[in-house]
Amino acid sequence: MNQSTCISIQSVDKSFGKKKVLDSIDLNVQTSEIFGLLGPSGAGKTTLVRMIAGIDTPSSGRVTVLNTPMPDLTIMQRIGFMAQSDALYTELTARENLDFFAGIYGLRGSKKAERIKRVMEIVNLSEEMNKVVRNYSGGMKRRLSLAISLLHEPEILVLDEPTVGIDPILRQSIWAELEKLSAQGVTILVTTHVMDEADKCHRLAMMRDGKIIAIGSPNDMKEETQASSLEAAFLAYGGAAR
Ligand SMILES: Nc1ncnc2c1ncn2[C@@H]1O[C@H](COP(=O)(O)OP(=O)(O)OP(=O)(O)O)[C@@H](O)[C@H]1O
Repeated sequence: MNQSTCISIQSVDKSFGKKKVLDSIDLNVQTSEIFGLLGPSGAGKTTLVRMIAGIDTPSSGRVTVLNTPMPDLTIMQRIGFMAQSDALYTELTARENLDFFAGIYGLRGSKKAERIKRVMEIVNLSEEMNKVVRNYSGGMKRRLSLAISLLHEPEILVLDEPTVGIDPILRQSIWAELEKLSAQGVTILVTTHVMDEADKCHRLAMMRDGKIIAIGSPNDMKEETQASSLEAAFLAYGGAAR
């Protein structure tokens, strides 16, 4: 692992019962990189990011984050994790949800107020702060989950399909924010099905059936396969049509 490696996955396998869902995964994500995991449903993306976030463990192999074997509670505090299904208290308002999670991360007083204001601006929900989350749309809940993952200014963001259900304009502005965070040194790992989102990643791992079928920058992948789009490159590497 070199000095700027932030996340290292070495020979990781994962089985649920007899079913092997991750098979010999090797992957390094560099500090400050926006790294994408792209692949069809069931490829193993969520299983892999859960290990990086420290909430699941491999059957064999090593997952190391910030030079520390995972899971590790101290490192987990330095990660912002946005799961695929929203973990929100739907009977509370957005502000009450943010307040609760900010408390878990040890934010207090004016710093807490400032962070709550800022993350809600990022996801364009400032006007909806006092609404009960039960009355939020699916896309609004996704945005609130993203806001929560950003609250404690984590050095690493692990985002599982962060923009599902979010309209294209807001999706653009969220990506602009991710690019800003990356320029400030935040490492971002994002899973996606969406090709134009994958195109925005600095590097990608294409996954299928628990295996990585290609790793590289979107441009390198397109050049290597002489494909005009990332979707065509994915198919050329042996990905399934979706
Ligand atoms: N707890 C579990 N028990 C049994 N099988 C599981 C479990 N979690 C995941 N799987 C299986 O592992 C495989 C990979 O699932 P995973 O959710 O990681 O894929 P994914 O690429 O994230 O898919 P999606 O894009 O639909 O979220 C699937 O076949 C899934 O059914």
